[in-house]
Amino acid sequence: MKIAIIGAGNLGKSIAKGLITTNAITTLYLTRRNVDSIKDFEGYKNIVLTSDNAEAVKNSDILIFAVQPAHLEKILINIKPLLHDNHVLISTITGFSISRMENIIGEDKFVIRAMPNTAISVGKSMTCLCSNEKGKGRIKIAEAIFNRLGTSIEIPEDKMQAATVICASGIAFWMRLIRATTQGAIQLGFEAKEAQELAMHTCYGAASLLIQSGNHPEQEIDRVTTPMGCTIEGLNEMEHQGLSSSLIKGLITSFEKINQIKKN
Ligand SMILES: NC(=O)C1=CN([C@@H]2O[C@H](COP(=O)(O)OP(=O)(O)OC[C@H]3O[C@@H](n4cnc5c(N)ncnc54)[C@H](OP(=O)(O)O)[C@@H]3O)[C@@H](O)[C@H]2O)C=CC1
Ligand SMILES: O=C(O)[C@@H]1CCC=N1
Repeated sequence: MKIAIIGAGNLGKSIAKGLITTNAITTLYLTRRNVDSIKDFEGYKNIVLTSDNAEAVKNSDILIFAVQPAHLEKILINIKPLLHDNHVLISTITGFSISRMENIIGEDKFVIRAMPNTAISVGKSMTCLCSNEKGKGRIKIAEAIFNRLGTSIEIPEDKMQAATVICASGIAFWMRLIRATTQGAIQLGFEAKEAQELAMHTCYGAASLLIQSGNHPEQEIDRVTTPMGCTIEGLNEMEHQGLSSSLIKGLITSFEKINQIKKN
């Protein structure tokens, strides 16, 4: 696959790492204005680093956009004359609708929106996908790319903002929970590094249990909570302090912020 990532910042670089690790590319163009800051990618075979978006577009079939929302419009206007019938445009941009893209480049292009997360760099992204009418004919290509780099599902476009909160911002939310667990473990006597190991792998184990069994979290919780034991005591205290409630409120606040950004 001849892929270009337009905007090799935090997410763009994560996608690039995932693509390189999984050997998913024939050529990979990485663009940004300050090319110096992607020098880490120099020396890889078939990877071109450039600040010239036009060069990347001309030499690629799949264009993955990972710039900040404020930059996309101008980039699309600039590359529009270079787009051909086979280009597949995949936008990871938060809050930038398909219809807004079509208003710039036309409805006759394959347009897909993808909402991955930074775990794509290690092949573990949960990615949500949707497309325009024409893009339905190429959604399988996007699925093939993102399934190599984790798991993907197709959703209606009106759920993309919610998917951003749960999957993309979700990485930060889960990191904070892992950090809090680490701090608790340190307070209980573990060295910092060891504490983080315990927190990370227990988190990984919990997620793996659900993924492999298909069970509801409460079924697994029931297996752990001994009557009058320490687990239920801890869980109930966490809920008295508002654990579930604060998480849900955080997710809703994050969602409201996206809708606010979208209006501006
Ligand atoms: N970070 C994340 O976890 C996720 C982000 N997203 C979305 O992905 C997008 C990128 O986010 P993120 O990676 O965090 O942002 P960053 O700011 O880290 O990356 C965006 C990059 O775009 C580059 N850029 C700006 N203008 C141009 C241009 N004209 N041509 C080429 N490159 C350009 C910038 O580099 P330079 O200044 O050198 O040009 C910058 O590195 C956003 O729209 C965000 O909503 C979606 C899911 C997850
Ligand atoms: O924080 C943000 O706005 C972007 C979108 C999801 C992840 N980063």
